[in-house]
Amino acid sequence: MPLSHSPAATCQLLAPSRRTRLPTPCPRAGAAPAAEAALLPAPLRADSLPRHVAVVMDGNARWARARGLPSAAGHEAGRRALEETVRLSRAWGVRALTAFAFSHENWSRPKVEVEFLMGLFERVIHESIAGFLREGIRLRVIGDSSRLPVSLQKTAREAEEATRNNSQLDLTLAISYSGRRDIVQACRSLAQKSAYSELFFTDTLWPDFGEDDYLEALVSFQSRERRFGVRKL
Ligand SMILES: CC(C)=CCC/C(C)=C/CC/C(C)=C/COP(=O)(O)OP(=O)(O)O
Repeated sequence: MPLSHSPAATCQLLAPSRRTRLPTPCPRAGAAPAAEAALLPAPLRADSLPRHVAVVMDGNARWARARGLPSAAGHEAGRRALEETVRLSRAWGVRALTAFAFSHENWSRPKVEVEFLMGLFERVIHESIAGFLREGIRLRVIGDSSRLPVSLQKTAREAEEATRNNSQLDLTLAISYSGRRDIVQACRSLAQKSAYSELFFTDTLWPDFGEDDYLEALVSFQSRERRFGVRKL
């Protein structure tokens, strides 16, 4: 990941790793459906869930190294952590999840690792389509697609097309994304929509990111006094 020297794991777009980005609170839009709200673990509240959560999946290599495993094993474990985060997002009523998977800078990794990751992305997307259809998950793949292998581009397009009418969860995978460009885009978007983000930092390596970590991030989000940049008198 762009800032993989950092010791931590999740989220964000505007800042270095170790961050969980919890953007755009939107109580009504983000509220879990009534039937699912009952499944929310305490102390999570359905009335002020973030509408959109973004995660930077940092820490795969460190996770693998700590176990004497190749980095590929860390990426496979990262895949499982992502699948669990998708499942929890849907179950808890988070409407949009963006996962930053592969940055522009990651292209300079060893060829064998880049090829492994491209193959993994293609395999995961292909294998997930049936589940996405079953669970009502809409997939989008963003980033500089022109640099991706043609077969991955094709698989991504097919998955996007197949899931385009799903509405339970918007899942966005950022592959070949540019941190710098994202910052500019986010600033423009913030200026236009008065949107607001909260960041959450965790030391958990992405493959270990599970329900407790996600819950901690969301509860932290809900416990913050949100002023949207305005000072209260
Ligand atoms: C379809 C899909 C998105 C699959 C999920 C697989 C997955 C989690 C990919 C992320 C790849 C990646 C470059 C992670 C950063 O960890 P790192 O290697 O930089 O680890 P480090 O921070 O310890 O150096």
